[in-house]
Order: sequence, then structure tokens, then C-alpha cells
Amino acid sequence: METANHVLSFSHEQWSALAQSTPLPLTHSDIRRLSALGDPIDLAEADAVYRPLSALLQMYTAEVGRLHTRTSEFLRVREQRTPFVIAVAGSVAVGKSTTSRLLRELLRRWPATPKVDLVTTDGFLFPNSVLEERGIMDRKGFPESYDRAALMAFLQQIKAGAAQVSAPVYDHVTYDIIPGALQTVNHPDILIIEGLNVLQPARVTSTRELYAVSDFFDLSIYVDATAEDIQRWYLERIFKLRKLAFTKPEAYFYKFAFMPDDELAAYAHNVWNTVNLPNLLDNIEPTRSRADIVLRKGSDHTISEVLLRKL
Ligand SMILES: Nc1ncnc2c1ncn2[C@@H]1O[C@H](COP(=O)(O)OP(=O)(O)O)[C@@H](O)[C@H]1O
Ligand SMILES: CC(C)(COP(=O)(O)O)[C@@H](O)C(=O)NCCC(=O)O
Repeated sequence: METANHVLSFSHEQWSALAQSTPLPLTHSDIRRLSALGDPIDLAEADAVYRPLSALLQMYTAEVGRLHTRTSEFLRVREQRTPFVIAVAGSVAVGKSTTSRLLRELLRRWPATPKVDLVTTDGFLFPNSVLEERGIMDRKGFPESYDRAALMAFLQQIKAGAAQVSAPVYDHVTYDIIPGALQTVNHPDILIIEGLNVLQPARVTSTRELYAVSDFFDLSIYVDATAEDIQRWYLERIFKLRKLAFTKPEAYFYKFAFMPDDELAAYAHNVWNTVNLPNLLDNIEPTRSRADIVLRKGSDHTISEVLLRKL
């Protein structure tokens, strides 16, 4: 017997057709702002695919807002609504940051949600000194490389409705946490939290409580692609970074700035095969089915399929 499917699937064509009936087409000033992000985003794709997605996310936040008003009346409480938290998960180099920055800009355009913040979970990695002490410097990005309790506490504060909640900051140039640096989030309408491991299931703690960071999400998105495509994007990104970030003397990878192409490619293949691919297969991909929305990308970064859980 065929099992019933709890997921709706839209092809690129079906999904982009929704753009025709979606409000807020991109204006010249939106295009200027999106271009200023510096991401290689195809603006026609942003308008056709990500704009309907932002409309759908907007619908979810508006409905939760209505539920908040009605339940507050029923309970006779006067609590301010908490930020709507959207998680963005997926492999290293699948395009989580690019997708999150684009969604942040598109969501900000809606009158009900002008304040959208983005936090990446790399700020919750343990500093390199701790990773070295624990002998897990080559496990950066694996679940054990994060200060999960600090991430939980951050999200718990956000969903408590606290003002001024701070997160540590990671620097991809120095490849480490910036000592003392903080990103402060001040009660946004929407918070996007982006990272490899945000959909990890609950673990038993020393107090024997089961907890998962996803307990504090209102909605989650998994960005998906084949491991072969992601590996290529990872390599291409390293070559792009060599021309930019790696040339800074303070860069952790400064030694790579002048490395011959074949040596840099060999290094990147090695990191992919020994770190990022095993992390994808063992820890990240198994969480895909927990997401509310899956964005499946084709080899040219276009969204080939959108999968949504049925309501
Ligand atoms: N929609 C897109 N169109 C073109 N290139 C993209 C797109 N999304 C991501 N990329 C490129 O793919 C690489 C990985 O994307 P990035 O957002 O940095 O991944 P992640 O945050 O998942 O590590 C980068 O070089 C980025 O410029
Ligand atoms: C910093 C990252 C762990 C990503 O962190 P995230 O924001 O997804 O929590 C990753 O980009 C990374 O640097 N991984 C280490 C292996 C590598 O150098 O590719």
C-alpha cells in the first residue's frame, strides 16, 4: 500500500506562477538594495521564487499574530507578541546565508514586519582555543563544536520577548570568535536564525531535560541540493575567497592567498571530504525531514522544487 504523503510539492514552474498573484513586485529601489548585498542573486529568480516565499512566510507570521491577539483576550493577559523565529538549515556552502539575506530584505518590505534581524549560529561555535583544547578543531561545524546551551539560552530569551538579547560573533576571516564582540537583537518582528545544525533533535541534558533549539522556532526552512553540486559551490567559494578575504594579513587562510590553484583545490577537496561531507551526511541531511519547508536547488542555484508540509 502506498503511504499517504504529508508534503506538498511544487515544481519551479508551479511555484513561480504564484508570483503573478503575489503583492509587492520588486521596485527599482528594492533591486538596488538587493544588488548592494553583494550576493550573485539572479533578480528575476528573486522576484519569481523568493517573493512568493516571502508572502507565504508573511502569512504564517500574520496568522500567529492573530492567534496571539485572540489567546491574549481569552487568557486576559497583556503580553507583547514575541518575534516570529524562522530557522534556515542546510549544508556548508548550500546557500543558507545568501537565502537568509535575501529573505531578510524581502520580508522587511512588508508593512507588518519592517524589523527583520538575522543571526548565524557560527557565533555559538566554541572559540578555536576551546576546540583545540578538546582536540576537535577538525570538527568545526559538527554538533559538538557549538555551545548549544548558549544558543538555547539566546533563543529562549528571544521567545521570552526580552529586549536586547546578545549573541557572540564569528569572523570568517580570522576563522574564530571575535573576543568580546556581540550582536544585539532588540525585539524584531522576525528573527531569522541560520546554521548547519539548527534542526538537530533534542538531547538529554545533565538535568535529564530533553531540549532542542527547534523548540523555539515558529517555522523552519531546509536548503537542499545534491552533495556533488554543494561540493562544487564549496570549491568555487574558496577560490572566490582567495581573491578577497584571504589576502588580508590577519586572515587565518592568508597562506592560501598565493597558493597554486592545484594545491588550493587539493586542500578544499580534503576539507570537503573529511569535514563538511561527513557532517552533511551524518548530522545535517538526516534533519531535513524535520523542516516545514524544503527548498531544493538545481546545479545553477535556481530552486527546482519547493516542498511544504501540509497544514
Ligand atoms: N542563489 C544563488 N545564486 C548564485 N550563487 C549563489 C546563490 N546562493 C549561493 N550562491 C553561492 O554559493 C556559495 C555558497 O553560498 P553561501 O550562502 O555562502 O552558503 P552557506 O551560507 O550555506 O555556507 C557562495 O559562493 C554563494 O555566492
Ligand atoms: C563556520 C561554519 C562551521 C558554519 O557555521 P554556521 O553559521 O552554519 O553555524 C562553516 O562555515 C565552517 O567554517 N566549517 C569548517 C570547515 C571549513 O573550513 O569549511
